[in-house]
Amino acid sequence: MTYLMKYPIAMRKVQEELRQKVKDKGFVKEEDIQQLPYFKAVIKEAMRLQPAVPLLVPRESIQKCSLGGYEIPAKTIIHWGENPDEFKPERFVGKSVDVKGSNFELIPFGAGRRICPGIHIGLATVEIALANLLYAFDWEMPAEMKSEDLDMDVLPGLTMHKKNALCLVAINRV
Ligand code: HEM
Repeated sequence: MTYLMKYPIAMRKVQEELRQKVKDKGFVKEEDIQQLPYFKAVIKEAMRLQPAVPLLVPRESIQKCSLGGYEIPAKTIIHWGENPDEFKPERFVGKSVDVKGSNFELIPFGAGRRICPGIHIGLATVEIALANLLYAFDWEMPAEMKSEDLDMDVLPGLTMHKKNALCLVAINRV
């Protein structure tokens, strides 16, 4: 949600897609989510930039090395992709990359025999909650808040938490 507030074009696109597909049904259901390629891409892009479990991705280089002609210092966190720090869901649209452990560039649930066993319930919960918030409400920052006040700071821990809560004004649309 924080990224969508920071990138209003992505917010507009994802809400348009949701409202066009779900129409006036009043609630986004799990089966609707499969018909929402841009929304799916938003989830992947958020998981690429801010994985919920910090130890796996992003990775940190353990020693100085050279990669594709670039010198990478030790202890550098690496985000991949074109304009890697930018929130750009389009990078996943029309691509077969998913989060289920077979595409190693995106493994927010891990991969292999220790892959998260809660992957399906975890993903469905995040998707249903976010989809309904975006479908049913428009979101604005409180009057005194500016775009540059939005921050991505996280608190370290077993899972990542936002350091500063995101407080927004919800405007009902259904
Ligand atoms: C969006 C939500 C979630 C994310 C991003 C997530 C992510 C992860 C990651 C990255 C791992 C480490 C995998 C590895 O070591 O390769 C993991 C492990 C695990 N997760 Fe999740 N998880 C989520 C939700 C859940 C839920 C809802 C449950 C339980 C209902 C769950 C249960 C577990 C368990 C038991 C492990 C340890 C598996 C093992 O070490 O064999 N997770 N999760």
